[in-house]
Formats: sequence, C-alpha cells, structure tokens
Amino acid sequence: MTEFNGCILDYDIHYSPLLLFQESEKKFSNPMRSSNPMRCLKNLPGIEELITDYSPHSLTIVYISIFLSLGVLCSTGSASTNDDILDVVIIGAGWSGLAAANYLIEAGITENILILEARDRIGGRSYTNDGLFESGHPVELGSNWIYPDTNVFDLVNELGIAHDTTVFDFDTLGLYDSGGELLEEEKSILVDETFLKDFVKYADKMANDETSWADIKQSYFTERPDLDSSKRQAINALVHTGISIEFGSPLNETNSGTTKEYLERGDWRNIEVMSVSGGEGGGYTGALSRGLAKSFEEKIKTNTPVVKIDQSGDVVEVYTTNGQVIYARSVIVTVPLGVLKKSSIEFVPPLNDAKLEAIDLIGMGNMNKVLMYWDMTTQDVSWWPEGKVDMQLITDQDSDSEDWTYFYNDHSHVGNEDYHAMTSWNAGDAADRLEKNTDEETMDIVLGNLRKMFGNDVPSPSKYIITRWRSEEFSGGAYSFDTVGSDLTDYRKTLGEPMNNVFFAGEATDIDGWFGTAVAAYTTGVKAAGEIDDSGILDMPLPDFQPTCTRMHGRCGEEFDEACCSGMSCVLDDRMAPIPTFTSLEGSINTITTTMIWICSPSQKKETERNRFGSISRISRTGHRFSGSGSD
Ligand SMILES: Cc1cc2nc3c(=O)[nH]c(=O)nc-3n(C[C@H](O)[C@H](O)[C@H](O)COP(=O)(O)OP(=O)(O)OC[C@H]3O[C@@H](n4cnc5c(N)ncnc54)[C@H](O)[C@@H]3O)c2cc1C
Repeated sequence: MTEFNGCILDYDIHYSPLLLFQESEKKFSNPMRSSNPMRCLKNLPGIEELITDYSPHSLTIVYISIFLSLGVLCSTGSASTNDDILDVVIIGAGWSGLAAANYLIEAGITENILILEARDRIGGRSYTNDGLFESGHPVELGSNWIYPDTNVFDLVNELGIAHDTTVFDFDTLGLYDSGGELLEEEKSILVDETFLKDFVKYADKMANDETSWADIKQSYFTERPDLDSSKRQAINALVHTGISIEFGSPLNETNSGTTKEYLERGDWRNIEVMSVSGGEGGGYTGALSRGLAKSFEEKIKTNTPVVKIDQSGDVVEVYTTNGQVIYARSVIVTVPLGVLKKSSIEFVPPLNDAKLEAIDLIGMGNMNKVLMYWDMTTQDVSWWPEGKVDMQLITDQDSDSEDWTYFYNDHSHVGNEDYHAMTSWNAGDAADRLEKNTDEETMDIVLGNLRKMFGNDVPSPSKYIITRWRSEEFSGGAYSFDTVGSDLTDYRKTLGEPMNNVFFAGEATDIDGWFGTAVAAYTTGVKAAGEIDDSGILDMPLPDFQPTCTRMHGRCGEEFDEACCSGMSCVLDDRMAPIPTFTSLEGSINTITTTMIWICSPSQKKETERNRFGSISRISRTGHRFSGSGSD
C-alpha cells in the first residue's frame, strides 16, 4: 500500500470508489471521525471533474479507471489515525451508562463517546414492555417503583410519564391460607401482634452486621417451641417480602444490621409504581429512551458484548465479541455485579485484589416475577380481590412458604379498572431454586396458590411472562445486597474506584444507601463521568498512536480477518444490490453488483454475522493486527 495525496492506494482490496460516490458521508462516515473518503478521493489528480459530473458515464469511467485498475482505497491513512480514539467508551446502556453519557454530553465535557450494550435493547435491569398484555398498559419486567425526591423521580415527572401511588397499609394487605382469606381478627393477630409487636422487636435487638436474618428467625423459633404453624409461616412469609424481595437476598446471607429497618412494616410506606396505564413510551424504559438517551441514540451500539478491556498500551483497547477493537482514552464500566462475578470481561492489567475482594463479598441477589393478565372479555374475573393491593398466602410448612406466595394487584391502579393484571414475586434462595423450573411447572405452582387463595374458579391467565434474572447472561441476578459479616460500604467504594483510565459505576458501587435501585445507578453513572472530567485525561495530548485498522481497510470477514475500529461492525456490504449495472460501454460490466464484500461499517451487525465471528479466535485476530501484515 502506498500513500498518495493523502489517499491510500490499495492493490488488494477491491473496494469500489463508486460506492463512495453513491453513499453519502452520513452512511459511510463514523460520527466520531472528521475525515471523509469523498474529500480524500477528490485529492486524486483529475478526478474532481468526474465526481462533479455525476453521470452514469463518468461513474463508469471512474469505475474502470480506478476500481478495476488500482482498487483505490480511501483511508484516513496514518496522518489522522488519532481520530480513531474515542474520548470515552461506556460499557452498558442501563441507567448508569446512559446517565454517564448524558452527563458527559450535557455538561459539555465531550460528545466523542460510544456506548456498547450487550443486549438488543437499552435499559438493562429496567425493562418495560409496552402493551404486551394490552395496549397502553406498560409491564415492568425489572424495576417498577420510583422513590420520591430522587433523580429518577424528577426525570419521570419531567417527561410526564404516568405513575400511581402504591398504598401499602394494613387494610390493603390481604392474608390468605389454603381456606381462603383470613378474618380481620386472625390477620391482626398475625401482623400486629406476632409479627410487628413481637418478632420485629426481637429482631431489632438481635440485628447486627454479623448476624443473618436466617439466624434471627431460627433463634426466635428455637426460643418459642410452641409457636403455632400459622404464626411461624406468617413470619417466614413476611420476612421474605420485607427482606428477600426488597434486597433479592438469601436470608442466611443477608446482613441484618444494615437492613433491619426494612422489616418494620408498621412504618407503612407509600411509593410510586410505574406499571400503570398512560400511553405509549411510558414506564422505566420510556424514561430512559425519551429522557436520558434521547440526544445520543446513534452513539449506542446494541448487540455488542465487551469481552476484554486492555489498558496496557497508550490508549485503552476495548474488545467485543463482534470482532471489534475500539480505542478510547477512558472507559466507564457499568456492567452488573453479577457479570463481574462471572469474570466475563477480561481486564488487562487484572483487577486489583481489593476490587476482586469487593466483587466477591458484595452479594448479588435475585428476584423474579410472574406477570399475568386475564382478558375480562373472555375470562371469568369475578374472583378478583378488589380493594387489595398486596396479598400473601400463608402456607402450612416452612418448605414452600416462599414459593410464589406473594402477589401484587396491578389492577388496583388508576386507569387499570378494566385491566386485570396481577404479579407474583419471589426472591433470594427461593428465586434461584424456582428459576430452574419450566414455565409449566412455574404456572402450576402460581395457579395452585391463587386457587387456594381465591377458589378453584380462577382460570389460567390469558397471557403471562416469567422473568429469570439470575440466568440472564448480562445481569447474573437482580440487584446487589449487603452480605452478613461487615458493613460493606467500604467495599462498594472500592468497587467504584477507577483503575487508571478505567472507571466504574452501576448500582452496586453506590455508597449512599441507594444500592439495588435505579437511583443508585443514575447517581454513580454521573459520578464516574465527573471523575473522568476531573482526572484531566481528556485534556491530555493524544498519544502518537496508530491503530492498524481503519474503517476502509479493516478486511473483516476475509481470510486474514482484521477487527474493525471505533464502533464499526463487520457487515456484508449489501449496498451492492441496488447499484445500477453498467451497459454504457460495450457489453455489460456488472461486476460490482455481484461481488460480495465484507466491510467495516457503522451500521449494526446482523445476528448471522455474529455467529460467524464467534468461530474466529481473538488471538488470531489480534495476532494479525499487531503483526503488521495484511493491507498495512
Ligand atoms: C426484578 C427487578 C426489580 C427491581 N425493582 C426496582 C424498583 O422497583 N426500583 C428501583 O429503583 N430499582 C429496582 N430494581 C433495580 C434496578 O433495576 C437496578 O438497580 C438498575 O436498573 C441498575 O442499573 P445499572 O445501570 O447499574 O445496571 P444495568 O441496568 O444492569 O445495566 C448494565 C448494562 O450492561 C450491559 N452489559 C452487561 N454485560 C455487558 C458486556 N459484557 N458488554 C456490554 N454490555 C454489558 C447489560 O446488558 C445492561 O444493559 C429492580 C431490578 C430488578 C431486576
């Protein structure tokens, strides 16, 4: 390859300049880069007229004179390769990653960013499905409640997204056993006398950083051998909802010292819930897509899992499973603790011991839902527990007291009068155990419980969804929790500390008591973005760095595969098809229409391409990249 007037003449790659002419800069150029192939090609002597005289004839001449003879390739060349370096690459497009990106742009720090998201959607553990059951009724598969006077709450209100108050109080709580709803007096004995007045007081005295909730329950039961089964199961159930569901945590691992106030149901809390009717684009996902991410959607690359972050060189290199290497001055990692625990991202140099200890010690809990909908036009809903908001089945024994026994009445909210949706929940150990069940097994348990509570007439729901957050590759659980042993604030702080030019955020790094929530994710994302600004990394001169691949000569998909740079994907150049065939010269020259070429492009990859790249080892790719072979 030789440099010529700022362009690079490439003798191997049959890249048609015709395409450069026909495709606008918008389609071809990387939004992060300033150079453009058209300008570059215009530097070739005598070519200006051909480009401006944009006729089939001139195109044909261009095609013949350049493509067939030389295979001219426009490239940024070595002179401007620093353009390939992004200021900030953010890993993960959940609340944390999107908040970081939003802050970097809004605060005028930089727009030269890219967000890499493993899933085919943004939002991570916030996942609203609009109209899955019925149009206009959002369903929340992840986060559902918003807390007053917080960043998330303000954003939701600013966008006018519908929400409604959940009134958690004694009257709207329904307690049931296999014979149906308990009488008011029985309920009062279990909730007020047994649970609130006795167990919670006992727990308050026992709770500390070294004692788990399982320990407290066990010693309470041991000291009261005569406790009747209904009281025992009521305590099991209420601790499950108050602690396990709140923190997603197994009781034998949960720090009672830092969580005890959550059990005091006497302090009934009213908070706002998002899964209420209110038109399209609502819920948690609406807040992200219409709010935080609105101004930089084109900078988010979905379907792009990151597998390695290497900062052993002058710039940080981010490797994706899609076969790309992306260069950045700094990186913000916002992947969930569950992903860090699985070590699915390789760090070079490795994460330090303090961070590894934090990853190990902070718990990653689990919480799942079965969201159900009954179509009242075709199904009997006469059994519906009108007036109840949350409902608990008290079972006969310890072993199944947490198995889909808690239900939330989504129908109780404003605008949902004709919409019969109900959600069953479980968390902690029970969630991990029950997640392994098939859909049919799950629905057998859930429906069995509903029929114990409301009678045998309860029909199967018209539609349902079962979440399995632990099994989700890119979550590895629902949210982080404080394990028993010590106060984990220092460990969360350590988890969030930067390592050179790699910064960390995400709900698990929160040290203000909001961990496990979208509020924490939002706050920590902004914090990490601010840390990058404060560090001065973005003000330093760029290193003299020459990436070995550029958008035009990343020979992806060929025998000597090269990774694509800066957010580009290796895609089949399907723009070949609409190119007109050339018959203005003798015979038909339609080579262009039939040649199959893989190119580095800013457009999203297709599923099949990802599989294809799965078979190419990263070692061979990087080996090639650094060997200087190929087109360089
Ligand atoms: C069932 C459930 C109920 C909840 N209820 C509430 C609630 O009511 N109120 C509340 O405030 N919070 C709630 N939460 C918690 C809240 O959803 C989370 O704390 C918050 O969404 C976390 O945001 P994050 O940005 O830290 O992480 P995430 O949302 O998990 O975002 C991280 C992103 O990183 C991506 N990623 C992972 N690995 C890779 C990789 N290798 N490469 C690239 N990308 C990767 C993920 O796909 C994800 O999009 C709930 C969570 C769950 C699961």
